[in-house]
Amino acid sequence: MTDEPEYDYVIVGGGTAGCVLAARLTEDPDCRVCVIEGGPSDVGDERILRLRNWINLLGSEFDYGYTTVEQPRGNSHILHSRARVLGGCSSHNTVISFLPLPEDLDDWVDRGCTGWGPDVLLPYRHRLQNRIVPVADKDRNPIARDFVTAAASALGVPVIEDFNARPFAEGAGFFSLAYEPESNRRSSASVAYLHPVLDRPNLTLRLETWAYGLLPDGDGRLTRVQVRQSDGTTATVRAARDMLLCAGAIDTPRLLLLSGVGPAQQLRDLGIEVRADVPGVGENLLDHPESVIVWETHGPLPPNSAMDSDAGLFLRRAPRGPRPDLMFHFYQVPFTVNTERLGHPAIEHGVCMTPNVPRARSVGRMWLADADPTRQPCLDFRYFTDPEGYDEKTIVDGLGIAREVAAAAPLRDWLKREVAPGPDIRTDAELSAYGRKAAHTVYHPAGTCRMGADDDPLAVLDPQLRVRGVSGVRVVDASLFPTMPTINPMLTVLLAAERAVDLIKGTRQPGEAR
Ligand SMILES: Cc1cc2nc3c(=O)[nH]c(=O)nc-3n(C[C@H](O)[C@H](O)[C@H](O)COP(=O)(O)OP(=O)(O)OC[C@H]3O[C@@H](n4cnc5c(N)ncnc54)[C@H](O)[C@@H]3O)c2cc1C
Repeated sequence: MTDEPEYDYVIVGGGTAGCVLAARLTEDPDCRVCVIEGGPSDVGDERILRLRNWINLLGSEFDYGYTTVEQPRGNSHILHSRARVLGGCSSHNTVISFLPLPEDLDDWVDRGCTGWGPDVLLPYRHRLQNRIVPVADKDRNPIARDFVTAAASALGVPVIEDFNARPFAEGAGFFSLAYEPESNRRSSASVAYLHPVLDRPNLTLRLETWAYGLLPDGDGRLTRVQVRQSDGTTATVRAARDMLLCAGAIDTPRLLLLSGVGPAQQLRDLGIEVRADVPGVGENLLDHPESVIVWETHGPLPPNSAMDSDAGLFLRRAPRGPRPDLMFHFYQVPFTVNTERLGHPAIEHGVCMTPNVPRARSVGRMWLADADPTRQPCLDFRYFTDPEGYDEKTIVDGLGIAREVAAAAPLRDWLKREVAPGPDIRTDAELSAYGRKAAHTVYHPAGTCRMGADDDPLAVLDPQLRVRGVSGVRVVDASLFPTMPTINPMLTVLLAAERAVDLIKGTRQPGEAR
């Protein structure tokens, strides 16, 4: 046991949140931190660093590529990409950067997450190290500009210059991205937080190293982690203070379940020794479901872009609530992986719109298929199963609204024909059937170790991010979300990680209740 390497903190997962923790905690030269990361480094790897290459990373060696159980009301063929590289999903995503809406965080407080309201979390935006800028003028493709103009005029909404300005308004516009326009380099969590500090002697990175179980120390704290190293050998690594789980919304609950922390009966059925009966581990699997509508264009499009999905739209449908309830990405490439499978034509030149459900009501769950740590867990997003049919209706509305935008000048002049679903698909029932079968994910799984009040039986974490029922373990990644924010969640993860640093260090923030 004495040859076990020991650090003050062990971070499992050098992803979006993990990079923030590693950089911040090693600011104190006396604090020794080890990051266990399943993937390789991104340093100097243009495949990762060049933002516009993101689409080629889907399904690549840098993608764990999770699948789902059958989705009777949705699409059973979605590949749930999760990054296997330093920086995690911030190293292969589209780095669209939205602050969470204050009302999204009010929802968290309502769920018993004291200290996570907008007054506490949003000020952390000033600490973010990522370079976040609006899509640069040179990257604004003419067809994306015309999408923005058409959406604004067809729907009577404003053109938005900065979606992060307050108050958050509905409207169409170019996104803000975490990138360097000059080089098209992403400003991922790894680039922004880790690259500048890689030479710190108190920071150890163990790359291509996979964590597959947590073990107790002599005091019963779950502060030892079993890992499989790149050469196939196994080892254990110990945290003198806390074990910080940052493996993401699929792999963090997976690791807890493999370690005997989860719903007791489920674990017993798999022959896993129960260390703590925590019924919420793996429950509350959230996502942003989307669908797609595709047009062929009259010819090839001008080539410039930041990452081929640079603009979008947020809309409030009636009854008009305080937050948008429909969101679109506009792609200046045809994203036809799901439509071709359904028999719609492949096209050389085209665009698409992908309406999504910002606060989907269908909630899923994940669980282990068996006790084998190498076996992928089972994911059931339960897409489009909410009893009110709200998610389904949002997609139907979205497809109809997309057609209104496409019919408006100046966008309409670019478009030759709608290829999916095609003009014959018109009724709500037809649009629903198509929209659900062609559905995709916006790649935002979250919520599987949700934070919540003491009396919430499915809350896995307390508001200090400590795992209930065990000691020595905190979770800091998208699995902590009690509810899904309206917007793409990367900045929410980064803000939560910055906040977690203060919780771990015991620092109180302005605005935080005593
Ligand atoms: C294709 C794609 C596009 C996206 N686009 C956007 C966008 O434009 N804007 C936005 O806001 N959000 C976007 N997202 C979502 C956003 O990137 C994620 O929600 C966020 O990055 C998740 O951060 P995380 O820290 O929870 O997990 P991750 O960033 O996934 O980090 C988890 C890390 O843990 C490592 N790991 C996992 N298990 C283990 C283990 N057992 N042992 C060791 N290491 C392990 C992984 O290799 C990974 O590095 C996108 C996601 C994807 C996949």
